[in-house]
Amino acid sequence: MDVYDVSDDLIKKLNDWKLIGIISGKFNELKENHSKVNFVEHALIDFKYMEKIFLNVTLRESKCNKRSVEFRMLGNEQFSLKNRKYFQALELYNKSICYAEPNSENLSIGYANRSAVFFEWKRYRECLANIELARKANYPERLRHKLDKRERDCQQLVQQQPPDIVPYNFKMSFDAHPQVPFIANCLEMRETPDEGRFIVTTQDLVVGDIVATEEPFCSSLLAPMRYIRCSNCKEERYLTLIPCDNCCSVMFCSEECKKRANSTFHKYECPIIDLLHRMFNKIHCIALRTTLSALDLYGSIEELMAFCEQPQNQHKSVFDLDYTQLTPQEHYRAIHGLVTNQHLRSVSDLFQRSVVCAVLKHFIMEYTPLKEYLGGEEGRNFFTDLLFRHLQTSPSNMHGIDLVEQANETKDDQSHSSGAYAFLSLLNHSCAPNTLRIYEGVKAYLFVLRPIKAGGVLYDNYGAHFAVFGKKQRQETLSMQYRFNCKCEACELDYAKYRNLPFKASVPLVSNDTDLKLLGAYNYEFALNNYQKYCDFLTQNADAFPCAQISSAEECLKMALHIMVDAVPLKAKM
Ligand SMILES: C[S@@+](CC[C@H](N)C(=O)[O-])C[C@H]1O[C@@H](n2cnc3c(N)ncnc32)[C@H](O)[C@@H]1O
Repeated sequence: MDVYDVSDDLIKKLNDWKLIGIISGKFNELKENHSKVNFVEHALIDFKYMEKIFLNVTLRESKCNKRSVEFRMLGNEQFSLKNRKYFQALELYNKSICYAEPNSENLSIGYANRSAVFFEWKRYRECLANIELARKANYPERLRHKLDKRERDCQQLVQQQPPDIVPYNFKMSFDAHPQVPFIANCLEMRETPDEGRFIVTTQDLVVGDIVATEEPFCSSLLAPMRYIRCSNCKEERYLTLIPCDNCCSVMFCSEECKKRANSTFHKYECPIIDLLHRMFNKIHCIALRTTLSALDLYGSIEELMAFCEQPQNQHKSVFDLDYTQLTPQEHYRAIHGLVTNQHLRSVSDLFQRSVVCAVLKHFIMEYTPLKEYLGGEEGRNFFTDLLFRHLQTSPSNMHGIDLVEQANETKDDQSHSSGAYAFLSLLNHSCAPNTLRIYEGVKAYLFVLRPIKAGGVLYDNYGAHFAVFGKKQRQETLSMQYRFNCKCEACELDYAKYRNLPFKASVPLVSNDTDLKLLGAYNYEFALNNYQKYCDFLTQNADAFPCAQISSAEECLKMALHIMVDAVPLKAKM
């Protein structure tokens, strides 16, 4: 059961009982968002939905040695000589570590088993770090000889481990903008009634130019990544992750990250973490995280309320911020000002969104310390309004953070987190985009994919790419999720020709970014013609792949962009 099952079921019941007209009429009359959400919450309580959720969905799984042992056994099976699936083993050992009861030997055995994986991977420093974690967690005496031997071997071999790769810092291709230091000085924001705000360039841009490097206001790790990355900083530190002391679904890369998360968002998410993962999707989770991050900016809810009500904080963008003192509060002004598209939403859209908001706020207020923090009704209503606001801004503005710096054997083809980026959220959509976001950690770099003449608009792609989806499907997604009718240059293109072509081999070595793959399809014919050239390049730079070494990957990326882009089917139109 997820939250959409709840809203579908409620609407079906209201239809069956012929109450839908009355209820949606009453709902529509309510002016404030918190009144709409409270109205829906009461209906969900009256019709026993909240009770049903409580009885059927675990809010937070308890630590459990039995399950910890089960996951460890599964991990051992993957680790075995027969399977040698070390990455899978590592994830299961991390799960075992999370489920281990405090001070139980399962925690220390989990760390010790993890050290064995690193030994196999010749990651001796991480192996030693895990041995230390195992010892600190009281590794049982009867098994000690194994660990001692591994430690001795490691100490001998550690000198042979190459130094860690220092991530390459992509540099902007232009001087910094005088107002917004992390974007190129040639970018400007424009606004029209039909397209809202969007970004244009005042200078010609060429393929491979980097025109922005942006850190998110906040980000939220996707549930499938919870045993792989740190929930706080999102770094891929599955190497030395430590568990949350209370839940079995969150890990951190250090005590500092754990402390930071526990004093901010995790304080509220932890008591209902498994409900969040089970009932809600990534859009809902980043909406909640943005709301909780906003809450964290101020000492009291009253201060945040005052901030949100000030006229100078409405509909602001990165171009309105004061960068001489870019505090998180100042940063949030631009996140608070992202488009909600509320005026374009139908009653049924707002009703469904209210169900999501009602379930989310019900459980977070009932079962976590949040209610206490919010104080009386005014604080609770304000929180509801803010959550509802971000449940509207998130689907249109938040970004999936993809894997670029993936090392060997890790999961490919997936985003690991969602992030709130104030500048990137100002880029409008095209079904044939001329820019591409690439991530290093959670930092985003905006690359130019096709030449853009001075005065031209920079376009991102929101997922509805012409090479992958037909026109009807694209237009449905764009109007349902993003609330606009696309009229871009690629709108009429026939996608079928580009679908399911064997282009992938030429691209994902550089990036797992979906757009780049799509771009490969988009320029398929040219890519095929240049495939050999591209493969030769990869072979000559074999050391750099899979691309942990971003410095070499940059060259490769640029090369790939040129190969992919030079012969765009749209070239004639440019
Ligand atoms: C990520 S925001 C882009 C910035 C937005 N235009 C603004 O004013 O803040 C996404 C929203 O912009 C609008 N939008 C994006 N691409 C568009 C396009 N090609 N034509 C018209 N509106 C567009 C839609 O309202 C969409 O929900």
